[in-house]
Amino acid sequence: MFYLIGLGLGDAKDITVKGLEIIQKCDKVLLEGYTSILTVGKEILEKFYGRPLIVADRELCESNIDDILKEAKEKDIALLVVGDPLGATTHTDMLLRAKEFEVETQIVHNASIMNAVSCCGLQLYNFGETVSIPYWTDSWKPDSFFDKILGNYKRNLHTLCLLDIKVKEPTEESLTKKIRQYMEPKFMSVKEAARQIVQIINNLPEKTDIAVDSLAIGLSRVGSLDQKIMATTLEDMQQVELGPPLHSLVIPAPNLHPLELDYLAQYR
Ligand SMILES: C[S@@+](CC[C@H](N)C(=O)[O-])C[C@H]1O[C@@H](n2cnc3c(N)ncnc32)[C@H](O)[C@@H]1O
Repeated sequence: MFYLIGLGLGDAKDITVKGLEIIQKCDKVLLEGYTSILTVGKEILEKFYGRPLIVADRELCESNIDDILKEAKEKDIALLVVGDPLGATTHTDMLLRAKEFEVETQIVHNASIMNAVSCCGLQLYNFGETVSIPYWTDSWKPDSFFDKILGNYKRNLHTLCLLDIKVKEPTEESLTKKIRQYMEPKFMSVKEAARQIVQIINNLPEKTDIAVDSLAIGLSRVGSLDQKIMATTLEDMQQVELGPPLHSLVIPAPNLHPLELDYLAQYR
C-alpha cells in the first residue's frame, strides 16, 4: 500500500491520529522536502514518530517514483507531505502512476495553507484563483501572476499568493563546470514578493485597479505558535519583516465584508 499523509502546518503534533498510526506500522517512511517545510526539522519529527525518515527530494519523487511504487506493491510505504498532500502540490501524478502499477493507495488529509489562510479573517468563499510568485532572476522576470491577481480583484475576490521555494538547485558554477554542488535553500519572503509586485505596478504603461497603496496581508508560519500576520499597503509591505519561513501574501478584494474588515483591523 502507498500512503500519502498530510502533516498539517504547525509542528510535529499536527499529524492526525490516523496518519500517526500508519507511519508507525509502515515498512518505509519518506518525508517530501521540496514543496513545503514544517517549522520543526526532520529530527524532531523522527523523535515524535519514533522512527527514521528518508528525505525525498524532487528527483526522488519525480524521476524515481516508479521504484518506490513497485516496492509499495509488496510493502507499506508512506510519503509524508507538509500541509495537505493534495493541497497546492502536484502529488496526484503519483496516485495516477500507482493506479497504473495496480498499487493500492490511501490519502490522509490535513490542514493546508489553502484553507488555513482564513486565519487573517478573509472568508474562504471570497478567494479567487491562487497564484504562485516565482523568484526573478536578472534575465527572467515573469509577471503573468499579476494578471491573475488583477482578474480576481476585478471580480471582488481575494488572491492567495504562494511564494517560491528553492531547495537543492544546482549552483551556476556547478552547471558550467558540470560538478555536483547545490545552493543554499531559499524561501521567498512577503517583503521580496511585495517588491516584485511593486516593480510590476511601476512598470505598467497605465494605471490598473491595483496600485502600490492597495492593501496586502503578509502571513508567516501559519499554524505554528509564532505565526505572524500583518496588513499594510503593498508599498510598505516591501519593508515588513515576518521572520523565518514559510511566508504567504494575500491581496484582498477591494470591497470587504464588514466582518472581514473588523477581523483584519487587528493586524494593521
Ligand atoms: C506548494 S505550497 C504548500 C503545499 C502544502 N502541501 C499545503 O497544503 O499547504 C508551498 C507554499 O505555501 C505557502 N505556505 C505553506 N505553508 C505555509 C505556512 N505555514 N505559512 C505561510 N505560508 C505557507 C508558502 O508560500 C509556500 O511556499
